[in-house]
Amino acid sequence: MPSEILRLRASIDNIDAALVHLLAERFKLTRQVGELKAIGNMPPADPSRDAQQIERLTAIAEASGLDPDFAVQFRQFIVSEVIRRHELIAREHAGETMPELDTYA
Ligand SMILES: C=C(O[C@@H]1C=C(C(=O)O)C=C[C@H]1O)C(=O)O
Repeated sequence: MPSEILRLRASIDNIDAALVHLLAERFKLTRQVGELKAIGNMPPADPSRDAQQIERLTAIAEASGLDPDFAVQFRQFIVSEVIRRHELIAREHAGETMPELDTYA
C-alpha cells in the first residue's frame, strides 16, 4: 500500500474515533433529555427543534463544503435512533408509574 494512503488512513482513523466519541457523548445527553421528557409527559419527537436543527446544519454544511442533503440524512439517521430510545424510556417510565394491577385486572 502506498505510504501516502497509509498516512491519510491514519488521519481517517483518528476522525472515525472522534466521531464515535462525539456520538457517545451526544447519546448520553439525549438520554437525559429523553428521561426529562418522560417525566414531563412530553412526546419523544420535537418537530420545531428538528426544523431549527435542519436549517442550522444545512447552513453549516454549505459553508463547510459538505453536501447539505448528506448532512440532513446523517442527522435524521441519528435522530431516528434517539427517538426510538426516547420511546423506550417513555414506556419504561409509564410502566414504573402505573399502579399495581390485581390478578383480575
Ligand atoms: C433530543 C431531543 O429529542 C429529539 C431528538 C433530537 C436530537 O437528537 O437532536 C432533536 C429533537 C427531538 O426530535 C430534543 O428534543 O432535544
